[in-house]
Amino acid sequence: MTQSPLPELAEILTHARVVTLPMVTRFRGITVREAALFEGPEGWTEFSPFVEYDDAEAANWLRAAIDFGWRAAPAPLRERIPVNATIPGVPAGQVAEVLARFPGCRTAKVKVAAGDQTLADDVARVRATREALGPEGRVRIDANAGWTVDEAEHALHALAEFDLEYAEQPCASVEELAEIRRRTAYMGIPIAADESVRRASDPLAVAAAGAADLLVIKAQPLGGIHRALAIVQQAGLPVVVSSALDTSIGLSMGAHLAASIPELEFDCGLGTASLLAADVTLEPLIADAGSIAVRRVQPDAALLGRYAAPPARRDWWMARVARAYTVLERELAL
Ligand SMILES: O=C(O)CCC(=O)c1ccccc1C(=O)O
Ligand SMILES: [Mg+2]
Repeated sequence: MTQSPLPELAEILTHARVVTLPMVTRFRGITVREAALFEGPEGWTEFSPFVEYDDAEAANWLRAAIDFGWRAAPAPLRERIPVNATIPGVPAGQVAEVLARFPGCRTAKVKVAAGDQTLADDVARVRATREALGPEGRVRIDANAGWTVDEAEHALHALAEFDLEYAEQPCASVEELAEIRRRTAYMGIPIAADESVRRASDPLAVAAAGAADLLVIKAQPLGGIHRALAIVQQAGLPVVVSSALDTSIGLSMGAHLAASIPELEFDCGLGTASLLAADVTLEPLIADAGSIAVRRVQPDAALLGRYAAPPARRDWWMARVARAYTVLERELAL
C-alpha cells in the first residue's frame, strides 16, 4: 500500500474543534456523538472513532481524516448518492416517525438482535418497516454480530416473509458468516459483512473466504477513501458505503467514497445525519428525495460554539489524536 506523508501533528491540531452532538434516539447504546473536526488544504475532515476503541483502531480513523483533509478525493462518478433510512432498535410503534426523518428513502435498514430486544420485538419492527415502505420498498436488517449461527437461522426464518434485501453481520466471525450463509442459502437472503470488514486485521478475508455476498464499506475505519477504494477493487463483491454515525463532515467523506465506486447497486447507509438532533453545518447532508449530495461540508462557527465539547472532553480528544498520530508515525517508519 502506498503511503502518503503525514502532515505535522501541530498542523492537524491548529483548527481542530471537538463537538458533542445530541442524538434523536439512542443508537448503538449512545445518546450523544462526539467528533473531532480538522481543516486541511482540501477542506474540513472528521476523526470520530467510538470512545471505547483503542489507539491502534483509532489510528485508521485518523489516517482517514488526514486522507480526506490533505489529499484530493478521486474524481466523482456521480453527483448524488441514494441512501437508506436507518431504524435503531425502537419499538415497532415508533418506526413510522423514524422513517419520516428520511425523506424519499425507498430503502430502510432495521437494527435487530440488540441486547434488550427479543426476536418478537425484532419481527414487529421489521414488519412495521415493511408495512410503511410497501411492497416496492427495500428492507434490510443489521444484527451487529448479535446472533449465534443457530439464533441467526431461527431469526432469518422468522423474518424471511418480509422479503429482506440482505442480512448484515448476523454473526460475529467469518466462519460463522460462512456457515449461516450455507444454511440459509435456500431462503435467498444475501449476507453482508460489516464488522468482519471494518474491524478485521484483514478486511479482505471475508471476501476471500466466500463468507459474504456483499460488503459494507466505511471510509473512516478503513483508513480513508483511497484505502477503502482499493479494498472495494480487490474484494470483487458488490458494496454498500455506510457511515459510522458521522457528522455531516464525515458523511461528506463517505459520499465522496461512494461517488468514486463504479458500480453502486445498493442504496448507501449515509443518511444518518437524520439520527442527529444537531449538526455542525447549516447545510447538513440530510436525504432529499432519497439521496444526499456529493460535496464538501463547511462547518458553521455558531454551531461549532454551541456544540463545543466540554474542556475535559476536548482535552481527551486532543490527547487521543496525538496517540493515534504516534501509531501512524510508527507504521510509516517500518
Ligand atoms: O448503515 C446505516 O444505515 C447507518 C450506519 C450504521 O448502521 C452504523 C453506524 C454506526 C456504527 C455502526 C453501524 C453499523 O452499520 O453497524
Ligand atoms: Mg452494520
